[in-house]
Amino acid sequence: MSVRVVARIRPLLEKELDRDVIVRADRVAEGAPLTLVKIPSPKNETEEFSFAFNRVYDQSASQEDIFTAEVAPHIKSLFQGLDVTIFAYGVTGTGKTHTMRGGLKLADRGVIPRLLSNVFRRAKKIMKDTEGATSVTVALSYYEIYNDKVYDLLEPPEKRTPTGLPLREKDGKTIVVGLSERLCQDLKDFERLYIEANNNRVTAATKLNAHSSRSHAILRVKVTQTTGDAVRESMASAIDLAGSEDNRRTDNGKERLIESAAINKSLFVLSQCIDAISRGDKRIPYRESKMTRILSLGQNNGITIMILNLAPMRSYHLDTLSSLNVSSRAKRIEVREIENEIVYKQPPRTNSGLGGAEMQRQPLRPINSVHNSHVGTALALKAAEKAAAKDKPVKAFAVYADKKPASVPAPNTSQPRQPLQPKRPSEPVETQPRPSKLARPTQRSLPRPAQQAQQQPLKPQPQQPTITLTPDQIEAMVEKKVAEILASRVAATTTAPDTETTTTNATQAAAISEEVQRRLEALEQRIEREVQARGGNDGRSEGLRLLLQARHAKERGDEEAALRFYESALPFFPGQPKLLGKIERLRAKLGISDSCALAPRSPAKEAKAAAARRAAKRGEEEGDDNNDPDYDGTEADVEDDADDAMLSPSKRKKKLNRARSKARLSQAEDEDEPAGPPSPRTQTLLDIVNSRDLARIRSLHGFGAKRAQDLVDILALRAEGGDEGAGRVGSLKELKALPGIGGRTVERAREGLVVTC
Ligand SMILES: Nc1ncnc2c1ncn2[C@@H]1O[C@H](COP(=O)(O)OP(=O)(O)OP(=O)(O)O)[C@@H](O)[C@H]1O
Repeated sequence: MSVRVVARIRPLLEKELDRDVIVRADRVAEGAPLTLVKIPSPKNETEEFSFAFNRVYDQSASQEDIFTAEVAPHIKSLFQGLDVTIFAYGVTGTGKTHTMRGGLKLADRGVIPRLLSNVFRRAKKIMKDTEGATSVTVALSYYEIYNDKVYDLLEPPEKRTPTGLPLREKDGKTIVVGLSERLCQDLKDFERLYIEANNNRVTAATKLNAHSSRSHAILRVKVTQTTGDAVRESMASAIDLAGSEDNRRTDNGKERLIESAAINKSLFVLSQCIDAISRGDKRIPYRESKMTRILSLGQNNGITIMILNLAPMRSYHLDTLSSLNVSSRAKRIEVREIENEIVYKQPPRTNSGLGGAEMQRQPLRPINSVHNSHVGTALALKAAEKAAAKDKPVKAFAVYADKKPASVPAPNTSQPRQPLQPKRPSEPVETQPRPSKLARPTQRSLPRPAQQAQQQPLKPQPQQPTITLTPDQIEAMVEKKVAEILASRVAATTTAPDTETTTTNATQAAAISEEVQRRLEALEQRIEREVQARGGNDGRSEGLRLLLQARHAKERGDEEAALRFYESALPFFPGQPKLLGKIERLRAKLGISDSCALAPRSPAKEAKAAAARRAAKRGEEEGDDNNDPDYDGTEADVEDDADDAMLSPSKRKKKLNRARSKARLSQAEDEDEPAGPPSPRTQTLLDIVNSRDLARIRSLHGFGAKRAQDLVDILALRAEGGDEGAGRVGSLKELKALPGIGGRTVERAREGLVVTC
């Protein structure tokens, strides 16, 4: 995927004074385009910070300038099957809505109406050029995410339920259940719907005594092109994000604090996703907030444009710096674009029990190179062979391979990749080898649709061959794959693998890496469920988790990672002096000036650090497995799990029973804690915990050294947070909600106590 990050500085509004302007656009050299934002240090006015973007627009930029340069070039790609996502990010009052929606006058119209106007125009042209052989439909959905709940903006506010619309996974995609979708014939149709929906947004916000800018507004435009049996679908998403300012500093009301926590969390996850994409991580934490999850950020094919809106005024100084920090990190994201494939209405795909005939998009696959797939999966295949040699195919299940069409030449793996050419003349040619931007031995390497149509007629997929593997073999592959993947990326840039072997194994490699990806997805879902079960919506607990990770990184001696974690935790503890002190000290130690975000590491260094991170994470997951917190105990969880589709009936049944018994246990747990004073056993447990005595906590049943140390650290951190009694745990429920603890651990510890009355 490709992410382009641009900044737009808005002009002064009435009553704003020239002398208060502190933000300016600049260029790296005379004659070069504007790509820098400069802003003085809040501590020392003579020192100036500089942030680089793909492009910077100053006060003179018009709505048309932005659209023509940043969005219009991608409309063609949208019709070629790429998804296009446009975010407006920034502090309240910096011009996000102006940029996205704009005013009523023609010249003032923002990105969204211009986008729709272009989409309708192109749709008409296609239908005309093909003399009706291709039909194009445009369907809209429009919703907002407020306090991490999803509300349909195409429906009147009276129809809203307190919990909002639920999300569900279907065919590897996240869908909003019950979200309406309206077909739109033309621009007038769109404008009518859009105005009505925006009124719904304002009315709903007023009812809650809130402001509509406290929610993220997401407009999705689905373009469906049908030619005979071939259907191509792509999606343009335009997002007006909630203000990114530090709301806790400006407004302390209870409702506003809840809003702030939700906004901070989703923006934080957004920045984490962007960071992860920029590092070339395989696993993007997109599931951790509803917004990134619905957009499948980092998973969706195509192009993402992030517009950072800035106000030039001094009164926005700190907030401007913080949003500059987040967005300039996003600029390092590499370019990789993949079209959605054409799907066929007839005949249905019968090859995969996992995707199903109604699957409309490409399944999720790792963005692997042939090199990577080869290196990673060669190990995996070895593991499979080894396991097969042990002759235990009893619980076998099938992994389906995507077969490459014969006419597509195998990617040339004997040549190192050339640096990508810039997408625009204004961009510098990339000279660094980019480890994660790699060709894959799947249909994604196919030429774009227009060329494809010339080269070969569209044909239904042939019946796919299968490779049979046992769950143990797959498990072994996942383990190996995770450990090897980054190292193989680096190796791929220096070693040319054996072309012949690669070609021979390409089909198997694709199938296996798909399976590996699915397993990683399942793991991610587990983690998410665990986080939710522990009150994952609480920004504070997320912050604590990050502080813990920072400490672990420090212990490993990875101070750069520690700094990243501390910085990531900062939005959850804004202005916390100790945390700021730690960040400052680490920055000084690492020789990083305040002006810049951490520089990207070299691929080798990054690979090493990421491997360590993953190993640590795997360790945590393994540790947690002892407590088996994978499911929150509902049958739906078990049935939803993608893995289950591949389990044998007896294993499925076992899993279901396990989940049922957990559900009973968790119900019992809840019942165990009546409203009155805690039982002697519970009180003893709480006393031990609140003693923060490592030895006593370690003596608790089910608490190992690491968990005990984490608990002590969390309580210490909470105490440092300063609230009265923040370092004490008052109830079992509170204890269970602490990051890294979990309900089953608490119950075990409690049950393991001998209480003498
Ligand atoms: N480029 C611009 N040219 C002229 N006026 C602008 C521009 N950008 C923003 N404004 C004006 O600045 C004010 C604030 O802009 P806007 O409401 O779009 O900010 P916002 O970031 O969307 O705020 P919120 O988060 O509260 O929705 C509006 O009056 C808008 O018309």
